[in-house]
Amino acid sequence: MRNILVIEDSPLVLKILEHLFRQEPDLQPVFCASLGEAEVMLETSAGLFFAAIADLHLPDAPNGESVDLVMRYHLPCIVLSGSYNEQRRDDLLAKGVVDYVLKESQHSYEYAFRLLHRLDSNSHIKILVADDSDTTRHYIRNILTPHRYQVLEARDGKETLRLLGEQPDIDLLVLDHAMPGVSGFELVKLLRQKLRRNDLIIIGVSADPKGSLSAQFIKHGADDFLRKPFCPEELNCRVMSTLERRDLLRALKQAAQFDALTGLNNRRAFYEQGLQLLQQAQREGREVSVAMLDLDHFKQINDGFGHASGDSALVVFARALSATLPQMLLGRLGGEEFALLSLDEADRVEAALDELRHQCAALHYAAGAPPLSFSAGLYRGEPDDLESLLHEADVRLYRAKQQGRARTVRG
Ligand SMILES: Nc1nc2c(ncn2[C@@H]2O[C@H](COP(=O)(O)OP(=O)(O)OP(=O)(O)O)[C@@H](O)[C@H]2O)c(=O)[nH]1
Repeated sequence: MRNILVIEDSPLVLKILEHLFRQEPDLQPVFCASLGEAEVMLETSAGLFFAAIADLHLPDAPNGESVDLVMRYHLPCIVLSGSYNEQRRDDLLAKGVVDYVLKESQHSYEYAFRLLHRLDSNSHIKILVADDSDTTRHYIRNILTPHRYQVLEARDGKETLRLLGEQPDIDLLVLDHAMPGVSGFELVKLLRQKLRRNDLIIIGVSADPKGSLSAQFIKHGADDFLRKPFCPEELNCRVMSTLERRDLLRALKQAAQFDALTGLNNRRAFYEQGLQLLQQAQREGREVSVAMLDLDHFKQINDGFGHASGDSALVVFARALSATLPQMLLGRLGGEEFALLSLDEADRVEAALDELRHQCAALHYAAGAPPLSFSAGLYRGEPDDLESLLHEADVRLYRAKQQGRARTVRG
């Protein structure tokens, strides 16, 4: 939960903000209607706040004193204003406010909330600014810092490559075109040979007036392009939107690969990775072990303790499965059915399944519910066809159920 200080006196704006905050369970607003109130609040509790939204004109602070107050406490500050003034905007940005939002429409307020959300995640984001000009690097650093990014600097292509090699967790590169040695443009081509868009976002920058340069940058793998001179908001908007796009892609990838309830590989991902493992086994001339696992009498858990308890049983079981067999390929194939594939010998897999069975008996998933147990069918064979291997394991799982459950049948 993040506490947000809101210094605002207009009843209409407060109503809109209250409405938006209600949709944000992770953000807790604390409203102050005057500079005086905000002063007392910050004096006593500044450390509790994550950021502030401050109105520029208040009855007891008509000239942006609320912003100065927030800045004195080093809180990220988003300014709300009813009117636009170019000089005022420049002054505010020079002071290091996060951004300047006009009280124009629902969209402006939503933008302020996007900023708040990004502030929360930005402290984990590393941005490398590669530019041979000290002035430009400092200009960009000053724009990015109020947004809480971790900013690194490189003076040329060589240093850029070195830093990217040393710190593979750098998320975004702001890359000038005209640098000594390797040009920015050449660097993009080089970097994209090993780093995909998901691994590193690249925003090209150049003072070159030729329109074709931006197109070239983007065609060779940059995600966006900025022409110098650019204003602070332009850089911030582009950084923010490329990061949002990357996060969205990552979330889509995550949703496509992992089972939402247990976090294990879903059926599709299990098959994809399973095929790769089979190819490896074929290359190495080895057999593979495959097992199908199924929780026993799971319907009774759902019927007796509710679907939520059933879900909780699936989650704790999946967690124990991952912890006990960390090196094996695991997946939830559907319902209460799980599968594993491994190059390990069948004895080793069977021993791990016994250990898992032992642990299951102690897992807690619902008050008063019986201990979890599972049956398993284990098969070891030639790595020819995943479907047939899973079928063999399934036949043995069926036998385990027939023989009284809570056991592994192999052969
Ligand atoms: N809570 C919950 N239940 C699920 C989920 N997916 C499938 N189920 C339920 O899992 C139950 C499986 O029941 P059955 O196939 O009869 O198997 P069982 O009761 O475990 O009996 P045996 O396998 O013979 O030991 C069904 O009631 C499904 O509705 C899920 O994601 N969450």
